[in-house]
Amino acid sequence: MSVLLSVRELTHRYGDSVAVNNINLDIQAGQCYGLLGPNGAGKSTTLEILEGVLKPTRGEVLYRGLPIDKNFKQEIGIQFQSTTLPDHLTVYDCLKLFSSFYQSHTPIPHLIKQCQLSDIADQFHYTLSGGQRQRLLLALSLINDPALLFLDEPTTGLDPQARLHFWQLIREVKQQGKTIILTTHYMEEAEQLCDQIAIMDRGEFIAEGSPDTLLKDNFMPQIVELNGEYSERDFDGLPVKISRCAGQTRVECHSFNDLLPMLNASTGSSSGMAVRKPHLEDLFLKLTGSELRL
Ligand SMILES: Nc1ncnc2c1ncn2[C@@H]1O[C@H](COP(=O)(O)OP(=O)(O)OP(=O)(O)O)[C@@H](O)[C@H]1O
Repeated sequence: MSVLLSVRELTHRYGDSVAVNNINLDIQAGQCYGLLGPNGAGKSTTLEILEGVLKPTRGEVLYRGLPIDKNFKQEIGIQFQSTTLPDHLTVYDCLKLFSSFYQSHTPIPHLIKQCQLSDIADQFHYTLSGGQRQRLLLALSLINDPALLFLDEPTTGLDPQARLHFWQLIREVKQQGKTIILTTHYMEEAEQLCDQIAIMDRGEFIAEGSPDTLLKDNFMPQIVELNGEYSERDFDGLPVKISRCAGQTRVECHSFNDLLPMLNASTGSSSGMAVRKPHLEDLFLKLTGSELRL
């Protein structure tokens, strides 16, 4: 794999406030790279700089090893959170209009098939459901057959079926060899789609790596959630990590089976218990805290 996009010592200020603070990153060709972080972490600012839409206060963005220039726009596709489309255009008209912006473009029938727009091709865009609209916006971002695709919170507001369906479309885009940079607030989305993620907080990267590696580095293999408050003493001698919140105890351990004798002795039953693997959501909360950001 080769590095497609890199960022060196990137900083962005709005007045006196630092939104992005000296970040570095390398995105490999063909990767899906996820930018995660709480509200106000600096994701959108970073994304806009990577897209070439916003000029950074300091630092540089390199595409295929060179500073981005005016040709960069021909190489990328952007699915914005919302795009203002002219009134009274059908889905097909929108695709036709966007195709006219580029010297060469993906054939429209191909995009209609790929993004599953056949049944709504003649429908006015403003009549589309949330899921249909996201599929149209994805098709529009693919119109110039970009090597690099930016997806800014693409499934926000979609119902679970539409989200799962959209994920499948993204997987198919990835299989075509395209590189994807994604921002999302859905940890499951990042876990499902991303090869590499960066968690941002207060303008800085606080973790970066593959979801699997980050989870292995930060958690023991199993998490047991128990109703009730247990203390370290209850687990005396066992290699566990304990945290308590709202009347529940969360026990990280190598294997749930190791805890069984102790649990049976202390409660006489294993009711009110859940055993699961650690998820990115656990990591996100561990690194960024669980207090509400105001
Ligand atoms: N145009 C702007 N002018 C001034 N401050 C801004 C501007 N845009 C963003 N900020 C500030 O910069 C910081 C980072 O904002 P940014 O939108 O990049 O975060 P984010 O991680 O994308 O947040 P969210 O998840 O809520 O979209 C925040 O403190 C925000 O208030």
